[in-house]
Amino acid sequence: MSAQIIDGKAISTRIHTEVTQQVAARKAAGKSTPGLATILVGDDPASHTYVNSKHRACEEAGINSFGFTLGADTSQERLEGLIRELNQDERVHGILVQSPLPKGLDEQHALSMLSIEKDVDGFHPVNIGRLAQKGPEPLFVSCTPAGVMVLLNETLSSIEGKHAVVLGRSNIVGMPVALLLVRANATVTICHSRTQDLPAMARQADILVAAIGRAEMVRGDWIKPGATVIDVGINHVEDSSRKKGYRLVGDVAFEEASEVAGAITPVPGGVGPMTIAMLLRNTLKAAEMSDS
Ligand SMILES: Nc1nc(=O)c2c([nH]1)NC[C@@H]1CN(c3ccc(C(=O)N[C@@H](CCC(=O)O)C(=O)O)cc3)C=[N+]21
Repeated sequence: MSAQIIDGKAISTRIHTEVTQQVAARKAAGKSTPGLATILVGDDPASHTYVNSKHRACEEAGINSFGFTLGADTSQERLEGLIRELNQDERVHGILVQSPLPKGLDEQHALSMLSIEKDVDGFHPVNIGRLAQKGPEPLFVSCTPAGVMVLLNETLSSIEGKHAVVLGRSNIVGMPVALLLVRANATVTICHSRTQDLPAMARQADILVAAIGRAEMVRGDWIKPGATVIDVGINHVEDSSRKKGYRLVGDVAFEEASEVAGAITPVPGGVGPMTIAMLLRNTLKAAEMSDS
């Protein structure tokens, strides 16, 4: 094993600490306590776990959090009514609609109802559109993509001119990561399920971002020697030797890949913890924007 392991846990802990200090300083200066509202619809156990982690992280950072849990049968009107109330609520600086919503609800339409000043997940179409265009900057960048960029900036002295290959084109990861890499002056290739010869494309990458959602699909021989590999995948695979009956693996076959890569993120302990750290940072930013 030769690759440098990119320690997302350690980097995220540093960001938690920074946010915690800045929140304390705000409060000491008599400014408002940052507040995050989460909206969780339905009973997907993984979503409940993620939302609970976000509330815990807020609490540790001194950020208020307000959880709204709605039944799986919630109507679009009810969901959007709640969003409108939270848009008006002065205690709430950031609003997060946990994805995915149950079938039957129009996620894009719900997200378009968010006040863009409270869109700490960066999923409002205006914030995404600004990411894709020159002109006004997005107010918020989605947490997982922003976390990927922090990891790359911590690992590489420069992104400019590098060839980045993004595997996956989802709204929440692949597309925004590709746009951020373009903004950082990388040369970007976006690959997806219809790409011909995925391994050959991946092998051209100086920076390889895997966000496909298929356990250990990226093999060691897909990786250019010395490349920086960011694994966004979180896949549960059965493992009877574990207490929980499963273990988490990424989209990259870690052992093989770490023989070839220059640097690589582990799963867990890579991108995952960065997501929550960036959410705290965005919530603090939302509160700061509401000061003026
Ligand atoms: N509106 C919205 N915003 C999100 O930010 C959002 C979402 N919907 N839907 C689901 C995904 C998933 N997500 C994760 C957050 C933290 C970890 C995390 O901390 N993972 C740790 C530990 C994982 C574990 O041990 O279970 C790790 O990878 O090391 C992972 C995944 C946020 N998401």
